[in-house]
Amino acid sequence: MPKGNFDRDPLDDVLRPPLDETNEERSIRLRTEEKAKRVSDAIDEALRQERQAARKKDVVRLLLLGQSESGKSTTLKQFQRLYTPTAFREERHLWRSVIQLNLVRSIRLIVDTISEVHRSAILSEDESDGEEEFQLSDKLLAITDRLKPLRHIENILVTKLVPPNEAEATSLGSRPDIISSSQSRKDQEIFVRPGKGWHGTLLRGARSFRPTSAGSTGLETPDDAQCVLDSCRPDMIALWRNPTVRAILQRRKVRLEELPGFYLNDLERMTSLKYVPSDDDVLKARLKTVGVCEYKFHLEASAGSESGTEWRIIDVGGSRSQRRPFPFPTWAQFFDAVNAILFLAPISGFDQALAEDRSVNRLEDSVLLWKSVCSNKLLANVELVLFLNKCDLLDAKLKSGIRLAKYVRSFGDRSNDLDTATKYFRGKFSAILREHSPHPRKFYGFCTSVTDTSTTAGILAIVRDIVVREHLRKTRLL
Ligand SMILES: Nc1nc2c(ncn2[C@@H]2O[C@H](COP(=O)(O)OP(=O)(O)OP(=O)(O)O)[C@@H](O)[C@H]2O)c(=O)[nH]1
Ligand SMILES: [Mg+2]
Repeated sequence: MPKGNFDRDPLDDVLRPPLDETNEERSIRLRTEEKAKRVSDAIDEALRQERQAARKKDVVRLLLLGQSESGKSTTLKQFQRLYTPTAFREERHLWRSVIQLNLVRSIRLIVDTISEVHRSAILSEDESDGEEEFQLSDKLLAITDRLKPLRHIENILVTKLVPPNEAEATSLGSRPDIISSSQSRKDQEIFVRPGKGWHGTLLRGARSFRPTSAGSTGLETPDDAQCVLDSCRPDMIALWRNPTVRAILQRRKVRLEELPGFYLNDLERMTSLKYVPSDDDVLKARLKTVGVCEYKFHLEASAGSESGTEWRIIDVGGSRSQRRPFPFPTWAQFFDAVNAILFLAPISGFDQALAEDRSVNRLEDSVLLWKSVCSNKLLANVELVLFLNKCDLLDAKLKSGIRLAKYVRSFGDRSNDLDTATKYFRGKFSAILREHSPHPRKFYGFCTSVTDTSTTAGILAIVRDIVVREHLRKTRLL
């Protein structure tokens, strides 16, 4: 093998000054090199400034805040549906496994409840402590028996969707007290975790929001879960329509329609082998967020005239464990980079406790969180937009006879209707902003149902204008 001189760098040979260089030649060479360096440094600096200016000028940042289940991720989906419709449509099928699991869990909740009633009826055959008055027909018991294999599908879906060894998982839905089995992996609420941690995600920059945990499914049409749902269709429909089932749920104050991920009124369509989620189905799907998602997009040309500006919407997990230490010091480091905060307060939760802490009322938690956002000095120059969300559920609750004044005593003897209630809440939330904001700030408050596509489109257009206006004001000040 020929030996070569591998110690010598061939570039050295080229760049090394000639050995016979005169003094005059040397000074000319040094001047030329210095000039070249100055030009190169100037180009580098210009590029740096350009990059910085681009960051400041053409990037609009909107941060979504609010307690868990307040509707942050749903609002993000609405932005996607409206402003990047092609991408939203392409991702619809990815949600099918999440929707299947939401659906199967609603059925399990009913089956577990019926089984519990049946068990307690057998245990206290001679006593009549109220619940035994429900006559569970053989037909109904046979239906619940036939639906028990759905548990298997639930386990398969959970395994598919929930990463193993995850600590951050809450109980199923808002009524963990009904779940008879002890807390286990199958009772976990499914969630999306973007990247390894929110710092990393945010600092690394853009990350397209996808239901990553649902990402590998859906394309295979139909999948196993859908085949089982198809075969269980008659029993699921019979179960949900059964008057005894409805009476038991009512007696136990289980209002399934108000729980996230409720699809039982659409069983016929959703159990079809050819089922593909509609826009509305995707908006209703419940997938808890853990960590921080930054969704980066340019408005598609078809979606509006401001295409070109880059938008970043930051969606955070809202459960208490995500806000610790209370309320949100760990989020503070990116507060100054945002143009506006969209705060969601689900006002239908006035009679509900937090899923993660049954001792805390949801409305009270929202009010405290809003107060800390309003008074936070780091956010003093950030526009705050408030969504009094889940107005559809609030309306249904008030119409069903639940009295707001029983839970919010200061509501007094006002009329128990949606209009009066939302006016009252608007007044309360705007007073908190007035009282606690470090400088006077305009109050932007909207009554919303962010799952509703028709009403939300107009409101998001107004929010877009507020955010853009604030962005222009900031860039003029720079
Ligand atoms: N009926 C109704 N349901 C809503 C509304 N807003 C959100 N939801 C549903 O409530 C559930 C929770 O909404 P998400 O958007 O996942 O809540 P989130 O604030 O992102 O919650 P975390 O990720 O846990 O912080 C979903 O199933 C939504 O479809 C609303 O205005 N009305
Ligand atoms: Mg979320």
